[in-house]
Order: sequence, then structure tokens, then C-alpha cells
Amino acid sequence: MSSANQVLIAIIGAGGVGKCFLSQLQTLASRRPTPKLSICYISTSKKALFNNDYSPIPTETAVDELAASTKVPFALPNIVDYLAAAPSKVILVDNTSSQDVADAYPSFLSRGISIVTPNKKAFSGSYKLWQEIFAAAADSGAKVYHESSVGAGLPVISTLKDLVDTGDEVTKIEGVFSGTMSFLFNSFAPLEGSGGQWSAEVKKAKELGYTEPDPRDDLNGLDVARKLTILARLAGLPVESPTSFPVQSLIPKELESVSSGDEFLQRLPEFDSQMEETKAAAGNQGKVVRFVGSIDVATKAVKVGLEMFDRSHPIAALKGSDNIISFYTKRYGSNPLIVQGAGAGGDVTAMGVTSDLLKVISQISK
Ligand SMILES: NC(=O)C1=CN([C@@H]2O[C@H](COP(=O)(O)OP(=O)(O)OC[C@H]3O[C@@H](n4cnc5c(N)ncnc54)[C@H](OP(=O)(O)O)[C@@H]3O)[C@@H](O)[C@H]2O)C=CC1
Ligand SMILES: N[C@@H](CC=O)C(=O)O
Ligand code: NA
Repeated sequence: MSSANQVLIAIIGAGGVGKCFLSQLQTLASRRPTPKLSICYISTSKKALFNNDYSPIPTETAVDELAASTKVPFALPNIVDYLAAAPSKVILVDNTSSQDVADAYPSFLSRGISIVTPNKKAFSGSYKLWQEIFAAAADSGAKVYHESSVGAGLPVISTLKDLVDTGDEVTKIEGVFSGTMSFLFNSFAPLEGSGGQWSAEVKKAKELGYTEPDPRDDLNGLDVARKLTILARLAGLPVESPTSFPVQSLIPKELESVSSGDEFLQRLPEFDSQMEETKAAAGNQGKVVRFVGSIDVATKAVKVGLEMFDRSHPIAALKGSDNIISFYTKRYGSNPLIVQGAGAGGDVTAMGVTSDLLKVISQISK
């Protein structure tokens, strides 16, 4: 097959989002004969599948073959070399939450390998890494898309980019940015009824695939802080890192030093009374408590934490894992542009990754 008619896809990470992505890729490939989309590399942290001659790994059996594989993953610099030597254009799909993989983006991009990813780490790490990523992409012409790094498949990043690129002035972004936190508060402190037990809801959120691989990364507020860092940077604020502004953690002090996520989940029920007190304090004022974030562009103030809301407020009425993100801009005036819907879950996150993949394909296979 001529290299122009083929795009090779390398996938790192085949967990909740990765498996849903593979299923969507199968549908996509069956509906879109050209260019032919072929997987040339797929790995988890322990196993890998690849052929030295880049011949395709069948999408429909990739998960099972990967589980049975005896090959180990290449080191990251070797993945870069392997993909850079491929006979066709390559798109790397990073479905991990790995900082190491994120740190390697400039190397991939500078060798012409495009990237699509739901991983927040590259875009919310140091500002230097952010600059290196976009400089490498600009130099080589490789593309980098990360819609699902904020609001899963919801059009949050594309909306913000469109506002900025068309000359609107974003003044404030605020809302609920975590599917896990939304699910937790909507079920633990619902508008109607008494709600579930905090620790049991945390376990449920993990089982539903909403949490980060380690749910403490959601409960400590860092996941939301990462998303706000990404949005603030896109809105023009050079935020240094997700720890450079106030972030409220919901990890009980006594559990801050436990070593594993499993031990944390096991001991969390001991501290349910702390969250019950927070819920009661809001209830006593006729309000509900929710976990929110905001970026005030003019004052450069970014913050993440608990706030109380009137029961009639749209944030109080969210359902399931819904996010709600309001963009206040000069053009939209006092009625913000609002994006709302499921903000976590394998399928809705993979949708953002797959649609990013389509955008990259349309740009690199002209
Ligand atoms: N779940 C969701 O709702 C959303 C998730 N995201 C983001 O999507 C990404 C994936 O999330 P999710 O699928 O839920 O996570 P999972 O834990 O289910 O899957 C992660 C996958 O990445 C693999 N992995 C981790 N580190 C490495 C590494 N260094 N090299 C190769 N493979 C690695 C894991 O392999 P192994 O099992 O061997 O460790 C696993 O296959 C994360 O960045 C998350 O923040 C974004 C929006 C929503
Ligand atoms: N853990 C995250 C997943 C999506 O980014 C969340 O709950 O929002
Ligand atoms: Na999104």
C-alpha cells in the first residue's frame, strides 16, 4: 500500500479509555476506507504488541492479543525512533496518565509524529513543557490535540480555542470540571433525599471509570487544578503549574500519608463524618455543597474548592457525572456560553480522542 493511503496509529495505554477508543477506532476504520488506519504499536505499562516491519495489528483483536503478548514495551526514546522510521505518517494516541509519556511529547512531535490524548499531564505540567510541545509541533508540522483533557468529550477546548482565535476576549471561566466530583456530590448531597455514604460513592465512581487511575488525584483537587491550568493557558494566562494557585483537597489529613490507593479506599469510611459535617453546614443554610473551579482572567486569579449553592442554581441541579463550564466573554456579555454534559467515563472520553484523531487525519493526509 502506498504510504499516502495509510496512517499508522501507535497506542500507549489500553485501560478504560483505551479500550473504548479501540472500539471506536474499529467503527471508524470500517466506515472510512481511506486513508487506511493501521495500528503499528500498542502497549500497557507491562506488555506491548508490534511488528518490526510495521505490519498492522488487527484492531478487533488488539486487546486480547496484547493481554497474551510476551513482548515488553520499548523505552520511550525507542518508541520515538521506531515511529519516526515508519513508512507512513504516524499518530500517537496516549491513553495513559503518565507524566513520563507526557514529558516525551516534544521528542515525538519534533520527529513529525502527531499526538492525540486525554492525558492532562503534558499540558498542565511545567509551563516550559507546554512551550516546548507547541514549539516542536510548529517546527515539524506535527499536530497535537487534547480535547478530552478537559470535560472528557465535551467541546471545551475547541470552544475556548474558537473564542480566542476569532478575537473574543475571555474574561472568566467557571463551573464544575470533574466528572468524579460531580457524581460524588450529586449522589452524596442530592437536591432530593438524604444521599449516599461518601466513601461508598467514591468506590462507585472508581468502578464506573470516572476517577483517575488513583482516585486520590481527584479528591485532592489536583485533577480540577490541572484542567484549570490548561484552560487558563489557552485563555492567555501563563499559569506556572497546577500547584501555583489555591486548591482545596478533600483527602482527610489522617490519610494524606497512606501509601496506596487501595489502602486509602479501605480506610476512607473512617472519615465519612467529616464530609457529613460539610453537607450539614450547607443544608443548615438551605444550600448544597459542590466542588467547583474558576479562572478570572483580568485578576489572574485561579481557584479550586468547595462552595455552597442555592438549591435553584444550575450547578446544584447537575446529574450523574455532568460537568458545566461557563465561558464569560466580551462578545457573549453577561449571558455566558455554557457547555454541559457527561464529564467522565470511558466512552465519552474516547469520543473526544477519536474525534481529535479524525481532525489530525484530515490535516496530515492531504
Ligand atoms: N476515565 C475518564 O473518565 C477520563 C480519563 N481521562 C484521562 O484518560 C487517561 C486514561 O484514563 P483511564 O483509561 O481511565 O485510566 P486506566 O487506569 O483505566 O488506564 C491507563 C492505561 O495506561 C497504561 N499505562 C499507564 N502508564 C503507562 C506507561 N508509562 N506506559 C504504557 N502504558 C501505561 C495502563 O497500563 P497498566 O494497566 O499496565 O498500568 C493502562 O492500560 C488518563 O490520563 C485520564 O486522566 C480524561 C478524561 C476522562
Ligand atoms: N477523573 C476525571 C476524569 C476526566 O478528566 C474526572 O472525574 O473528571
Ligand atoms: Na473536552
